[in-house]
Amino acid sequence: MSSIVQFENAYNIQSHKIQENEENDIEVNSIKLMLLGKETVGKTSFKSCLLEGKIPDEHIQTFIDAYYFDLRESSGKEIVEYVRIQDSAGQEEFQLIIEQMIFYNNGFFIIYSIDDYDSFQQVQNQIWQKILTSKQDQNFFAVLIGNKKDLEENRKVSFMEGQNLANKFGIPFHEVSLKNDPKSAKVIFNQLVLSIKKQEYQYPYYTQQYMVESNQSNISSVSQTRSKMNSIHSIDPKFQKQVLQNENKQYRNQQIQKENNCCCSIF
Ligand SMILES: Nc1nc2c(ncn2[C@@H]2O[C@H](COP(=O)(O)OP(=O)(O)OP(=O)(O)O)[C@@H](O)[C@H]2O)c(=O)[nH]1
Repeated sequence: MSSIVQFENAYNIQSHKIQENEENDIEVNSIKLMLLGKETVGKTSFKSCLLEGKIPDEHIQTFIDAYYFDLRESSGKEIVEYVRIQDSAGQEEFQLIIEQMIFYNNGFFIIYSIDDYDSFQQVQNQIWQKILTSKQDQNFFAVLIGNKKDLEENRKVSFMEGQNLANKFGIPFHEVSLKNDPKSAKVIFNQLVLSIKKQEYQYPYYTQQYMVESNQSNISSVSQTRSKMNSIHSIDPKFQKQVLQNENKQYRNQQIQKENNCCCSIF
């Protein structure tokens, strides 16, 4: 509980309307976070709680959405960081695109719903594997969230199952009800952003090693060791920016292509 209080007021979150001339800069320099989880677990709700202070009135299926906003010190005056949160579709047909998008994000809110065992199994058997495959030796941060704890009478995933899984992954765990306690989104968000900042996060020049026990069909144990940090100081800042810009351009093109393909097959 004490850690929750500690994180709650770390940053003010302000929605920020992006001007065309600053879009590129923000895209390049922002902390990039992504919401992952099966459909209807509460990914969009998490984003809405952060930016609007409550879950949406109705469920609208997400395809891919990105939200930009700035973070200010708790006084609310000074902007300390820009953040992009990418919402993603939980539906099976979009999983290939999501795998590609994971590569371009550094922080992940991995969400399941406590009344939906399948959503928990997807985290174990698919989502975590996708992150590891996609990020490979790149640094990333993640938190596991068991949502909808107000639906206690329909609970299918116990608190301990959630906690044990997070322990295996080596990431923090929270059980929440975004519906009853929308502020919990801000607490979790602040925790993730702070851990990114505390690691002096400089995407993509950190590396991380994963040791995955391969004697089971799915990941049963993952330990993470932050290692071999390439010295950011030895890299020319102009070069860093150019690399990031190119990556972002590539990603955007891929996204547009995929979106077009998807539109064709859906409509
Ligand atoms: N009871 C309860 N319902 C919730 C909670 N959080 C979200 N919901 C509801 O769950 C439904 C799905 O929420 P969304 O946030 O749209 O889920 P999503 O994961 O973004 O769904 P997709 O976009 O389809 O992948 C909505 O009807 C929400 O109102 C919660 O804490 N408790």
